[in-house]
Amino acid sequence: MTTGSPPTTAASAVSDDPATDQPSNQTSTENSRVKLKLEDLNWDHSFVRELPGDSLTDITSREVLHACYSRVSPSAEVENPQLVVWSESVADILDLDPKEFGRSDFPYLFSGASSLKGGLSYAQCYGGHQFGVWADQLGDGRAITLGEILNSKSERWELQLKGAGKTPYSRFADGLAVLRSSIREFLCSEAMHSLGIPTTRALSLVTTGKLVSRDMFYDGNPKDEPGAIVCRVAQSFLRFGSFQIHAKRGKEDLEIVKTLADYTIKHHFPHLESMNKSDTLSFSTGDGNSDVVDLTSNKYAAWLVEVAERTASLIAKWQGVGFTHGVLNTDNMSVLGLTIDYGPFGFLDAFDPSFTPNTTDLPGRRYCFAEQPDIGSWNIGQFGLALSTAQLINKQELNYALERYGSKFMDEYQAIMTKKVGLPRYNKELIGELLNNMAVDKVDYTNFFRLLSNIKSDSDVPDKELLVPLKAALLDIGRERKEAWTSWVKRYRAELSSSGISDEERKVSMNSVNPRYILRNYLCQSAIDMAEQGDYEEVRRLLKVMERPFDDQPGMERYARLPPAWAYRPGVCMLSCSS
Ligand SMILES: Nc1ncnc2c1ncn2[C@@H]1O[C@H](COP(=O)(O)OP(=O)(O)OP(=O)(O)O)[C@@H](O)[C@H]1O
Repeated sequence: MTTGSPPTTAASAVSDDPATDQPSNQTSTENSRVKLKLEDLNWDHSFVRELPGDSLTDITSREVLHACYSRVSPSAEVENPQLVVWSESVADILDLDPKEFGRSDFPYLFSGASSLKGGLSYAQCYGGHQFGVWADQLGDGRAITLGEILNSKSERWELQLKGAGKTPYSRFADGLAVLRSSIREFLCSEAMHSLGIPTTRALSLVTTGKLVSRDMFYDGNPKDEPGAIVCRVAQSFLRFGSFQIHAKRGKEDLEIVKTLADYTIKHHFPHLESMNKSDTLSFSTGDGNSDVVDLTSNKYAAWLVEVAERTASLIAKWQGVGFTHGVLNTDNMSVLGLTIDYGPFGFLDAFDPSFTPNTTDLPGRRYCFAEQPDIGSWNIGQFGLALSTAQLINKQELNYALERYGSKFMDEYQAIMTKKVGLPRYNKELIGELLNNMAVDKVDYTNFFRLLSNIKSDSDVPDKELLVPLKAALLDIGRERKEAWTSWVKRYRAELSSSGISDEERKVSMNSVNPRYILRNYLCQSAIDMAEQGDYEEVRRLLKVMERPFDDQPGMERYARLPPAWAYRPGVCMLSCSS
């Protein structure tokens, strides 16, 4: 199939289906190895097969003890479901033929109204610390895993429907999701992937054809919104809380922590089962002494260190693009180091370290942009405590993992910021002053760094013209601030001159890390407003733009614009978790 040509075969039978007119937006599937029909996917249900499950089958909300999952089937009510948007690049990793998106039964299969042949569905049991407080059992209250697929590269991919109905973990809620939050989750997971940031992916988004009641502002005025279901895809949806819940329950369940850790290492960290002796490491204990941790003697400690480093690396990447997750509870921390759960997330527009997109986080700003690195460490600490409660690691190993988290974060963050400014080495003062200036003048985080690559170092420029290349990002600065910026640009140009990198070379390199397009909340909101009227074109166009965030895309300049005034009304750039 030619990239972007509409899915055919069954699509011809459903010519009104949006799947037939999606623009050419996806990564080429031309060279993929295998193209399977849905019926031919290679299922393998290791989670259900190898881990203890719930002995009960009813879906009433309850405490599920001594189990990692409950078998449950999707049950969301569906009436004439429609395919809103889909990702051919996700189909590609599953070896799924993109023509399958055009099948008339696709929306039924991916809303859970019909069953996929070979699937074995379940909801996962997990707990979590929410806003720093242990919340006990949470679990998949509205996400239902359909099973795992082994692709032709022997990669394991889990398919999960979010918003597919109640499970024993639904507590007081309805098990459903609305179109608004589903569009945000679909677009942001694919946008993050294209930015090179580890994330859960999204295969498809379908409307259920049913309304769902939501009190978005918790003001006692619930509104009916269209229901929708995203099919999320990840190698695993295991979270820190998946381990914590069993450690917290103690005694009988401690063995489950070990079983689950063994399962995770076997399937997702197999290299840790065969380490060699050179993995013995020494580290400073912070009190002037040093200690030695032999990671080869304890695979669980080595695993914790890897989870810590993946998490550190993930959060460094978030800081690099200005992504603020918004709800970094331990149930939203992936053991694979993926971004998971796109709720009230937000990308920075104006640079503001205290920015939080989450209205429920406003008093303390626990999860604001600048706190994310420390919260990641706190969360690793909680995850490590669960492993230590199960006696899989000792205190020293946990401290070591935390130290590794810190050093990995600093290394990656400094490397990212160094690339963003196009210098060969990290310059703390220069970058610190820049961020300070940006915060004072509320400069747009994305557009500023993109413009910065226009600064030339190989020509003489009079002082009064130094800010010209940055003009579009510094329009609002007052006269008194011009001096601070001019002085910074002078120092920056001096650093560039001594770097030995040509202006052209630096521009290419900087543009490969400083995106032109990010998924600003107002862009999402425009697409949502249209989709709620039944027009899915903007969602699809936004996906297409966000799939090439580093490319200048002629004709798409409007997607790089700053938020318009209406974007500052409540509910657009500040969101609660009511999704
Ligand atoms: N409408 C709902 N019905 C049932 N459970 C829900 C609903 N919304 C959230 N939950 C559950 O509340 C808990 C915390 O909510 P959170 O907002 O983190 O979840 P989510 O967005 O549904 O989930 P995920 O982390 O799977 O993306 C989770 O256990 C989640 O399953």
